[in-house]
Amino acid sequence: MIELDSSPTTLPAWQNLVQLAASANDISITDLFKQDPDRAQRMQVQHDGLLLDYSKNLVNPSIWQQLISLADQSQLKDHRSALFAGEKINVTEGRSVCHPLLRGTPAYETSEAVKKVIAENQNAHVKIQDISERIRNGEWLGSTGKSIQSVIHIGIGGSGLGPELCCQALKGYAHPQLDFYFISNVDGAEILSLLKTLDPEQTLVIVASKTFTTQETLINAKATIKWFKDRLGLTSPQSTNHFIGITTNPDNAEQFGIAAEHILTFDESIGGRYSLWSSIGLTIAIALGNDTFEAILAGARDMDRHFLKEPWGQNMPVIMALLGIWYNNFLKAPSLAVIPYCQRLQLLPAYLQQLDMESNGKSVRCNGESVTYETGPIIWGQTGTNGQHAFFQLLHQGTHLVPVDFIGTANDPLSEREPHDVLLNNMLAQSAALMKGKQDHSLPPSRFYPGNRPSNVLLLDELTPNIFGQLIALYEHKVFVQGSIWNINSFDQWGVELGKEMTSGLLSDQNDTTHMDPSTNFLSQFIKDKTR
Ligand SMILES: O=P(O)(O)OC[C@H]1O[C@H](O)[C@H](O)[C@@H](O)[C@@H]1O
Repeated sequence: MIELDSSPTTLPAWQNLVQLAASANDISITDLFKQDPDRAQRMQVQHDGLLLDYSKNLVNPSIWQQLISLADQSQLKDHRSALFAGEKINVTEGRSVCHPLLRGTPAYETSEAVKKVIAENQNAHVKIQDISERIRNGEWLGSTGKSIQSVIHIGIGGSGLGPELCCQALKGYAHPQLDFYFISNVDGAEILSLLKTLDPEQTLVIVASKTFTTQETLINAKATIKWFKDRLGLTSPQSTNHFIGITTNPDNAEQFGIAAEHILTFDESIGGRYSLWSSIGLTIAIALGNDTFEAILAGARDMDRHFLKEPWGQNMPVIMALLGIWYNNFLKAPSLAVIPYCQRLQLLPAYLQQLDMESNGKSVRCNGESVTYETGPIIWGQTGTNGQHAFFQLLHQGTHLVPVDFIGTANDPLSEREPHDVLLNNMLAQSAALMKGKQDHSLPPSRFYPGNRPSNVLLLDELTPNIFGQLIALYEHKVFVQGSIWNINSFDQWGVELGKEMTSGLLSDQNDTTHMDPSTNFLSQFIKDKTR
């Protein structure tokens, strides 16, 4: 049974960590390596093609021991069991959190509700396989009898980022003849300029929205409906083979006009930012093949098993979560930079922003009481080496302590050895330089590098579908562990609702915004005067 009231600050390990943090300025990572010649060997974990090196952190053995105790003293173990048993741990919405069950990870106990989710998911996968194969082999025909050439995936947040990230990351596995486009923002310039380049006879639109009410997604979908009407003379294009809907709310999709047999569903217990494993993954299966989609799911399942069975000190998501808590709560470093040295992972920082910040950007505990400690960190980053030429100045010499996750691949079959070695050695050099610094007092102060700046290195054997699936599930569980120790609900997102409400209010009151605050009223009037 999960205890909703408890605050982690009352745990003995938390209090010990407060004490240890008071003298943390004395810690030197390079000295820790000198004191313990086995540190590099000891502070690494390997799992199925994935290596986490966490030796270059501002953590000595006493701190590490207390961090492990923090995991022990918290409700993590029970909470993890509750997650995998499909219990209703999303307390504010009264929902289970079933995304791990979508990748075939067996549930601890199979309640009727969990059985329903698993059965619905199995049906969805039969549909995904059937539809993706028909599109890939040219049997799925548009209204004029032509096969599909271009797929537009319309969806935002969790209904867009996951499929787009997968399709980019694993583009080496992509169908050679099909083209994929991802539209999320309600920026007419994007969708309209894309449509000008496409042939409607050979275009399929996938409208992905958990709720099927999202303003951006429905407006973009309407733009494509109009395009089909204008170009092909169809009266209801959305009910033809040119449209597929993916949602937890099939009634809304049907009201929008999508044919019932073209609607794929998933259960409401699957959060948007955790939904790429569900029917939302249809686009992944079309682009990369159903076998590749299954391999991504299998990778995530491997990571689920690792998370379930390894002791905390050998458990990758737990290790990463505890280090994050050390920096965020005790060393007051509020952000984490994620820097993949792989251009195909360029969307990963954005994906992890939603995963982490929407999950753990909370100020109340599960019982509704305000927290008195920091919760979710600010996630940011971009690929290396590009970031080196932008914000690494701040990482090396700025006044903020910014822990970094470096992510690289030992091998890249899409590249050649020379550029790949340059890429990888840049990553290793940056991680080493942040730790070591350069303290040469004969040089001007502007050339002084303080060093002692921490980082993790996650090294993937290769960016295969399996390892990609592991990587995403690794971060999901890391976020879960942190939310669990902070005792917050990582599975709702009420914070995004107010802005949506106010947008609707502004759109409906366009002629009179005087009831708004003076700044908004002024801006609104100013825009009106400018509008041509
Ligand atoms: O999938 P949808 O219902 O269209 O929602 C799309 C996105 O919008 C919301 O504002 C939430 O913040 C996200 O969690 C969600 O992924």
